[in-house]
Amino acid sequence: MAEEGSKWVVMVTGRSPTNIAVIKYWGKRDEGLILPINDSISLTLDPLHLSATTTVAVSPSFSRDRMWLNGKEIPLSGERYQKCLREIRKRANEVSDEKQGIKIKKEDWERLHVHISSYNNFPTAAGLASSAAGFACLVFTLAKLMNVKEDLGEISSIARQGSGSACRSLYGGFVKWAMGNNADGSDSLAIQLADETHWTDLVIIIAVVSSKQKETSSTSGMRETVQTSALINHRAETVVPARVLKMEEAIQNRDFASFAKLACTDSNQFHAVCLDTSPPIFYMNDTSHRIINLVEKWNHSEGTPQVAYTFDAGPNAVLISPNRKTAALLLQRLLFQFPPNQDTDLSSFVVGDKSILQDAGVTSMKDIETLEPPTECKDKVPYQRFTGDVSYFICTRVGSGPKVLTDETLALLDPITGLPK
Ligand SMILES: Nc1ncnc2c1ncn2[C@@H]1O[C@H](COP(=O)(O)OP(=O)(O)OP(=O)(O)O)[C@@H](O)[C@H]1O
Ligand SMILES: C[C@@](O)(CCOP(=O)(O)OP(=O)(O)O)CC(=O)O
Repeated sequence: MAEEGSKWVVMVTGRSPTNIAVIKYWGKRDEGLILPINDSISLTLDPLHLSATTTVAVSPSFSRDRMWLNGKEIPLSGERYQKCLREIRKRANEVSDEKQGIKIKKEDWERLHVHISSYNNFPTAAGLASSAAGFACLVFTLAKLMNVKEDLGEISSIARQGSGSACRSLYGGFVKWAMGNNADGSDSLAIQLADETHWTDLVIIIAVVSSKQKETSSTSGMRETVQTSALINHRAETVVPARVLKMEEAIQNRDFASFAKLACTDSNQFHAVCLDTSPPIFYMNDTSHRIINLVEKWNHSEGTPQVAYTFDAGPNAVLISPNRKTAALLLQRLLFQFPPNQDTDLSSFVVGDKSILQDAGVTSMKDIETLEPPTECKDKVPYQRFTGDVSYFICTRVGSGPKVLTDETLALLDPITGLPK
């Protein structure tokens, strides 16, 4: 290793996507190791729209491990961060940086400290799975910095110990988290079912209903469910195993009708076990329920699913449509029922892949005002519009897994000081 007093800094920047489960993880059999009571399946979302970017740096001049999240220093003392750091350090190997003429020996990693800076390109702790993208990115990027040779499956089982759902963000496309059987958690890891090129027609629209932090975290919510719900065992032991097989088949065959039915039913059952928890946990709100009604009515009137919905531990809706045409029709319906407050501009109300707006024929706020009620509702109860109840929409798609960013200008730490830029 280059001499201690020298000022060298070696760093790596990575970017990891978030994911949305279509068969939910809810409940642990081991809290410490984060081992689930059932398998789960997710779609990885396009990192362009929802991802964490993390730079990790090592230098002999760092006196302790430090981390900054969205520009603010946060403590790394939490058990979840410590576990991820410890597990990656254990697997570290020799690293040579030829440009700087530095060699870090395997044994050096035990005493060298790291600086970590991470940034989410979407709201943190707002029910958009920032912890999934964040821990996946942290573990992936640290593994690159420390030249860890283990495969992505094993890396995913380390990310799992940061946050369960994070293990699924190690792969792009369609991913299963196999619950595993081993007591040490070594077989509880992510498996890619199909990559992001498998089913490219899917369009995902997220209705961000509330950006406030939620009352019950996923961690404590699922603990309370396991302790008090009479339904959770039936879900984990009987319902989910059969559903996982069917969902794998639906994904393999790109069978949207089955995919949508399974995703909606599973989301509803997850919220049902939350309600069956004592005291009951309410993650969805009136706006979430209105979105479910909108989709159910539309699907029913067409006789076949047009759109799938799924809700995590919060009120935000994730809506999945089979193609752009249906996504445009969905966006029209959503904008009709949930128009923005006055003075909102369209470019901040619909973000991500804005091209769906054109397909929906909406290019200005005026176009939203003049949208017609959807045909399936015309002759029924007078149609109400809920202005301002959705904060904004994110249009996105299924995307790729974590990547190293080689463009040095994207690094979040200064290459000389190792401090946030
Ligand atoms: N980029 C990141 N890098 C490392 N850790 C992160 C990152 N982003 C978020 N986290 C961690 O995740 C926590 C937020 O997780 P939390 O489960 O509360 O919210 P969420 O993941 O956004 O929502 P949900 O789990 O309901 O989808 C943060 O307090 C932080 O500890
Ligand atoms: C509803 C969910 O999003 C729950 C996610 O729970 P977390 O992964 O956030 O929980 P911890 O493992 O305790 O960190 C469903 C899912 O993503 O499968």
